[in-house]
Amino acid sequence: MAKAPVEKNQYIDVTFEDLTHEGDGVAKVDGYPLFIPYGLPGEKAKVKVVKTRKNFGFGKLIELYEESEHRTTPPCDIFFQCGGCQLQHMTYERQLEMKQKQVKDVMRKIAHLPDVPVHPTIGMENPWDYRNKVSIPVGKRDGKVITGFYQKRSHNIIDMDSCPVQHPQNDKLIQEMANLFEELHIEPYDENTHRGVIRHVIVRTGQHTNEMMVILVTNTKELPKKDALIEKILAIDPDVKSIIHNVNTKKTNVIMGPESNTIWGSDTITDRIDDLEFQIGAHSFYQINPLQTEKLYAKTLEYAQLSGNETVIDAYCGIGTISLFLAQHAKKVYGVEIVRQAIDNAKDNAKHNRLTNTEFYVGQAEKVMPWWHAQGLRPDVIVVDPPRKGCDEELLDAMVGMEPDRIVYVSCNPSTLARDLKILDEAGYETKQIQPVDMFPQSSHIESVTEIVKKV
Ligand SMILES: C[S@@+](CC[C@H](N)C(=O)[O-])C[C@H]1O[C@@H](n2cnc3c(N)ncnc32)[C@H](O)[C@@H]1O
Repeated sequence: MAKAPVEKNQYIDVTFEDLTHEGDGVAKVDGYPLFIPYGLPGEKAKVKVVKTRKNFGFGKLIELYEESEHRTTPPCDIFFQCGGCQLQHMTYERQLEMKQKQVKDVMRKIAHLPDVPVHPTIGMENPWDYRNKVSIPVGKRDGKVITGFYQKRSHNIIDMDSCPVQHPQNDKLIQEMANLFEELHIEPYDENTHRGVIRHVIVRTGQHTNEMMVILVTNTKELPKKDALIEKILAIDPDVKSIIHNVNTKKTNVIMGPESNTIWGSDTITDRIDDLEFQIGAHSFYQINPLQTEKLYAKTLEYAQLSGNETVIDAYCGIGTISLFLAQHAKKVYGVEIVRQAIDNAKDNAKHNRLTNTEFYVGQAEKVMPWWHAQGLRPDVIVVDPPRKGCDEELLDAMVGMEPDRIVYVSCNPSTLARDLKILDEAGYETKQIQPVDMFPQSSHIESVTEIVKKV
């Protein structure tokens, strides 16, 4: 396209055709896509162009002429300012349909596998109050300490009283924290000046145990008013079992620094998924929607088709949650994960659940898998659950080289999943079916499990 057919600050009438993976409405002007937050497919609206690039632009919704039947009133007062959720203005049934459609779209456009069955998204009965973890920045406005999520595409904190997708215990504790810092004169961190003390508060609650971990991330080595803080946090909720001080003195968007000290209680909290109990450390990944995790793991197990005699690899295993689910039905499970604390947790979790057929390794999965391959390890089944960037090519090569009968791919990013499925298809592995599971209601994130088998 030679030149954008619209100009900055221009007002135009559009019809929304689709949604981006970030949940923004997509409208086209002479084939030129404009991305506009809060527009829903089928709606007609007046929009203002706010930015143009060569092949696409951004706009702002000014007036809705025709509303979609799938539009609903967001229950959260600050939904249109806060960047935490993206889809509260869409009915939940429609959110589930859109997520299924987005997986189908990337299977066609990126994987070039248009015929793969993509099942309807497995949703939640109550798509609220589900998040077991919240990471919230602390700031100051008009001399007052505030806590809240960042505004979309900015680092402006939106002062928040309550968050309807949070576990109520997290929500209550977060609400009290701003008052606490105010009362104890603990200065919030200012990222412009790199001054101040408290950067983030992270709270994690075990869905089945109610045990809570509170992590205070500071820009300073010392945590001021430590004893008073501990006393007051414990008074807010007696379910707090662990208080951690994390030091992050870098100018960075990464929330936690590498150094954590337990300043009260235990290094971990415990939660349960089905019959298994897990200890979770401050630096370890743990799925944020425990009720849906049970459905996600049940599908993973179904697609793994274990009879009890198999050797299995669980790559990107975190604290060993999937590994232990698989270990109950397999001969042996090998897990690999990059975060040392997560592997320490995984080993403890295997012992705690009396599962003796697991081995866990710290390392980059893309380095450990080729090494296992070279050592002659030949798994029957490989499960991968990578971060958003998907699997490295080295890992995909090693996986194919090991010739497992089946691969189960758990993904939190349909685009990288589709890219990897194309590579696997060309290397002799057929994608059988994909099951999206809604782990993040009201947000645009999409999780899915894919069954892949060796072609005969
Ligand atoms: C989506 S989580 C999945 C964890 C686990 N399967 C679960 O369900 O809880 C991805 C995990 O991959 C780990 N990770 C990220 N990059 C890695 C790498 N290059 N090698 C191994 N693990 C990695 C992260 O620390 C995280 O624990």
